[in-house]
Amino acid sequence: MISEAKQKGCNLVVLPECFNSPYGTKYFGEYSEEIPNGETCIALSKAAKENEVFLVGGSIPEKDNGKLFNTCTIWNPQGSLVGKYSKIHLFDIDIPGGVTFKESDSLSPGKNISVIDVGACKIGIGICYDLRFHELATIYKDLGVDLLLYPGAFNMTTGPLHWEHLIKARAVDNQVFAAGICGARDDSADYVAWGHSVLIDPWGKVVSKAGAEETTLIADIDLNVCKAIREQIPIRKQRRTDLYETLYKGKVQEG
Ligand SMILES: O=C(O)CCC(=O)C(=O)O
Repeated sequence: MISEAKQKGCNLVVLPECFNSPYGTKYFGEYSEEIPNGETCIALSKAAKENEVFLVGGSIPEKDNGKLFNTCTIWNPQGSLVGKYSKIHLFDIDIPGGVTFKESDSLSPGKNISVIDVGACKIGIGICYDLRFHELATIYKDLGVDLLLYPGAFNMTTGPLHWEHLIKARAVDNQVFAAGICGARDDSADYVAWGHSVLIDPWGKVVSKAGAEETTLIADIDLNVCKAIREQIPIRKQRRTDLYETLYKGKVQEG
């Protein structure tokens, strides 16, 4: 699929969350690998190099010093590791009759972020549940990111309700492109992923969208769209950073 994407003109390819492992805390240990010497990283490096693409390797369960992380690796067209991001907000939720998941049963949270230059475009990475935390996206925006990438594995409860809204929110809030890259639907899996990968532009428009099935979405990112919206709706220059902290502290003291 990576070669096919290259043949169709792509220079950046992104895979979904935990693409080398079933998504479930009981599987992460067994499927975990060391970075960059595990077999998945070797395959990703080779695929990036052979196809001369930047490759964002969704995520894999990473084994590091006796701990497990949910980690994304980013490879350049020479096959070198140019970035690494471990999910900082672990997916611990409990919706009775819906979905219960506790990533922290087996994973540890990351502590760093990752900004990578892909030609003229700076990209920032979050993983799935990270989408719900606007602060992370804002940090990336402040660091000059134009494209937020969220490899994910939303589910059949929160997927239909929140997936696309959250990606649109992060794109519009920050005047950047944002993409959610979700594993395809497999009704026989323990955890059934929502699918519906989507790329949203800074206006909140859907640029390209998949269904539930396995597929490759191909789209152009036009950075002029970012430039235009930032001039036309100049929220980046209109933030009241002089007030936010005072207002916040005032409220916290009152309440
Ligand atoms: O936030 C959600 O509803 C889903 C998150 C998730 O599936 C994940 O973090 O892997």
